[in-house]
Amino acid sequence: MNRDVVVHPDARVLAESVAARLLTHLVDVQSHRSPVHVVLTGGTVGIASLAAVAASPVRDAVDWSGVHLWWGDERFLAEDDPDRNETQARDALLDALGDALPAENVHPMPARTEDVSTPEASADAYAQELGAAGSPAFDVVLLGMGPDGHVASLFPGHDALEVTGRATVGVHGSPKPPPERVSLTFDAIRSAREVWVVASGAEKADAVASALRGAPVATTPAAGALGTERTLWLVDIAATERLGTPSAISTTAAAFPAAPQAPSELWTQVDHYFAALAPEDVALVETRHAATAGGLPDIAVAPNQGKLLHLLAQTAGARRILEIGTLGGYSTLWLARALPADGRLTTLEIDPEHARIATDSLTQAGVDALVDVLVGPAADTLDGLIADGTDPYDLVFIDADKQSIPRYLEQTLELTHPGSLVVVDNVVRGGAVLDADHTDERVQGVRRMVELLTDHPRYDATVVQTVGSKGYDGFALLRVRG
Ligand SMILES: O=C(O)[C@H](O)[C@@H](O)[C@H](O)[C@H](O)COP(=O)(O)O
Repeated sequence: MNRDVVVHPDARVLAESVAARLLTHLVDVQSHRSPVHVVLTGGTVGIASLAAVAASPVRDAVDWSGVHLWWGDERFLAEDDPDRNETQARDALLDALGDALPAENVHPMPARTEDVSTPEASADAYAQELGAAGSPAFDVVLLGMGPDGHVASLFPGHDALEVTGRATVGVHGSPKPPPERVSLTFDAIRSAREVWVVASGAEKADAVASALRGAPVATTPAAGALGTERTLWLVDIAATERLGTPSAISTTAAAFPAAPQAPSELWTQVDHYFAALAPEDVALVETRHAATAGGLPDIAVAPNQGKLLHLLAQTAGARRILEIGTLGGYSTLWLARALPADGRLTTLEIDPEHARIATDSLTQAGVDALVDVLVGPAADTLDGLIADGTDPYDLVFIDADKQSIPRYLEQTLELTHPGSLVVVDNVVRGGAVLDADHTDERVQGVRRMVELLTDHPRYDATVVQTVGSKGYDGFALLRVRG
């Protein structure tokens, strides 16, 4: 999916342009379809764009009686709270439209009341309202974007990013006040014909660059904002300063000279081209499917990455392997199959349900006799293995909570021998690792890893950037010095 990027001189012109574009688009769509469904956004530019619609001389070219307005997210506050996106949209546009826009065409996300006392209750009610309206394919979803790359109320590292099979989700712990929110999920956003991401200002430049370069959605949610027919980025020049000078005002993401990456679809196709070198047998496919069916996030390694682990373990002659972060056991299976018949693999998983799913899959795959799945916080389990004087491991694969990487590396030194190999996954994170001020604690965990490994007396390390079906990321490869 290509992303069209239209660059504007500044935030004011951007808001006016969004308004003009939206009005023209609505008129065009209404010439062959009605009703039209538009999803509004909160935020500075989002609301400024609505005010520009209200002030536009062509506002009434739209037949508002055939327009339905929805919201991409809402701050979970009481009715009429001035911070609600609905309140701000009414002030900016809806009140100006008056009776031209029928009240029943306006679909706010339910406010906090005695009956709707949680974001989840509001999300459920909104999902029902969407269902009652026939789950419309939105014609346009407008999305503002935060400096951390969030869109709607889908924030980096939050569980809501990975919610599938439903249109709405309750959000807690939002880094942008208020903490409680309601949001459309990516399932709902991606059902839209057109998704327009609107971003202005230098403070958005990092996120714009990460998103347009195909960063992982987990770290830059805006990268996951895609329409079925069109994805349009409407930005001002300040928001493109990390992308290099655009070659034209209306352009595509690929036209920015500093954009070093091809679209991620290309990477996926190349992975598929080489898939014959790392074929998945039934057990691997079943393991992957069991993890998906169990609702586990799709963050396991790709087949070629699993094969890399397998070859590294074999090349190292590993007889004992330690894995930190089992998830559904996919990488576990690739590693276990590299062991000799009397080899041993210890894998650590904090989530008992994940561990159960993994254990079942590893049993189905016939490697359960080689594998110990230990449930609990990895740092505690590692301390226990150290205290028990566990025999050293020849290879360690670290693929768990990134903020704990430095601690895991210190503990790993107590559980390995000179020459042991250590692999740490997901350390590039779409380039986010460059940002010393990044708000994602996992990015900071990787940065602390680099500080730890720089001139480390007992680790010799390097990092390899990767692109592929899992996006733009990379892994660290370490050897324990003699
Ligand atoms: O509820 C909200 O705050 C918005 O829906 C949110 O997604 C907003 O669009 C971005 O945070 C950008 O906001 P600014 O344009 O003010 O930076």
